[in-house]
Amino acid sequence: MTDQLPQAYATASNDLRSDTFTTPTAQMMEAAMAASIGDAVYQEDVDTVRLERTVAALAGMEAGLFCVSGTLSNQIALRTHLLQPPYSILCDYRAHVYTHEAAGLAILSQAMVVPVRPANGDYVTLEDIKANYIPDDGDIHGAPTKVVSLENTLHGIVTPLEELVRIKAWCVENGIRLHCDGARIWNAVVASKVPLKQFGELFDSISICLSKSMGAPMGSVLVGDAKFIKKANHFRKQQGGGVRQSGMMAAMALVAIEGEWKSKLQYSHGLASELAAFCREHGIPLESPADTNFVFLDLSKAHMDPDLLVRKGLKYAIKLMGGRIAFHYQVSRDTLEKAKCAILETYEYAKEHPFDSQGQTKIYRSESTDKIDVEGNSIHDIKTYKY
Ligand SMILES: Cc1ncc(COP(=O)(O)O)c(C=O)c1O
Ligand SMILES: C[C@@H](O)[C@H](N)C(=O)O
Repeated sequence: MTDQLPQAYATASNDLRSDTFTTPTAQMMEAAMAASIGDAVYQEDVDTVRLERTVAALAGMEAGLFCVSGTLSNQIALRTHLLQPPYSILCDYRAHVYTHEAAGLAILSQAMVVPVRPANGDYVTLEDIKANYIPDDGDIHGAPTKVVSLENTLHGIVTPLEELVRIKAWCVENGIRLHCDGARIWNAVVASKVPLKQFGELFDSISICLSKSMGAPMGSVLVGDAKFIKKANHFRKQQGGGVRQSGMMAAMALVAIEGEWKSKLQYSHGLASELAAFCREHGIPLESPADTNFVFLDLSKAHMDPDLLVRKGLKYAIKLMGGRIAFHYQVSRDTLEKAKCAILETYEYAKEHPFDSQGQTKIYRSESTDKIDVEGNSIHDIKTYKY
C-alpha cells in the first residue's frame, strides 16, 4: 500500500511539523477492511459505538461521541455547555479553541472569549481564573463566564493535577462548567502518570483526539455525561458532523487505543527531552518546558529566522514548521540528530545575522510543504505565513 504513495507521504519518520502527521499503520488498514459498516447517524455502527464506549470508559465518563475532528469536538462541546447568551469562555491565550478554530466560538456559539496569559508563563492557575473571570452578578455590561476551557497538554505543557483539582472545586462553587481540549491528553497521562479516569473526574467534558500522538488517521471522541452527549450529538448533526459508515475510522483508532500506546508516547517524549537538553547545552533558549512531545524554541529571543530554520531542515531532509518541534512515535532517532544539526546551524547563523521577528513568532509561521508534481515526485518548498 505505502509503495503507491508519493515518497513524501510514505512515512512520517522525518516529519517534525506536528504529531498530526502520524500515518496509519498496516494493522490499522487491515482493521479498517474488517470494520463494521453500519450507519453511525442511527448509532447502528458497531465499531463506532465500541470506540465511543471504550474511550468513555477509559475516561470514567457516561458516554462518548465520535467526531471527525478535534475542532468539531471542541466546538460542539463548548456550544453544548452554553445556554443563554451573553456569555463568555475563559481560556489560555494560546488555546487552540481560541487561536486555531477559525473563530468558531464567536460564530457557532456567539460567545466572547477571555484569553488569559498565565502568570507563571506555563499553565493557567486558579488565581489567573479568579483575576479574569466575569461574574454573573447582574451587571448588564458583561458577558458572564460560563465555561473555563483548559487544554492539557497545552504546547506540550502538563497542568499539574493539584491545580486542576483547585480549579474544578472553584468552578463547581461558581456554577461554571469545565471543558478540556484533550488533543494531547494521552501525552499528559503518560507524563504525569495520572490515569485518564482521574482527569475524567475533574472535567465536565473532554475532547480526546485520536489523530495526534495516537496515530489514527482522523477524529476525536468527546466524552461527558449521557445528557450532555445527547445534546452534543444534536449540535454535531447541525454542524455536519453526523457521518455514516465511520466504522473504518473507529476500527483504526481502536487498534491504537487497544495497543501499547504508552511506550510509543514515552519514546516521543524521550526524543523531545533529548532535544531540549541539547538546546540547553548550546544556550539555545526554549519558550516552555519540554514536558511531553513538543520542544518550543524561543526563536524571537534567539533572533533565529523561522524560514531559515525550515530551509535548514530541508537541507537535512526533515520537515519543520517554525519554532515548535513536534515529536511522535514514528519519528526516527536519525531525524532527531538531523534536527539538532538544523537548529544549531540556524542558531549559529543568527549570532552573526540576528533576525528581528517583531515579537514572539507564531507556532505555524512557516512550514516545509511537499508539492507533488505530475510524476508523483515531491518538490521541497516552504510556505511562510506573514502574520
Ligand atoms: C490542541 C489542539 N486542539 C484541537 C486540535 C484540532 O484537532 P483537529 O485537527 O482534528 O481538528 C488541534 C490540532 O490538531 C490541537 O493542536
Ligand atoms: C495546526 C494545528 O491546528 C494542529 N492542531 C497542530 O498542532 O499541528
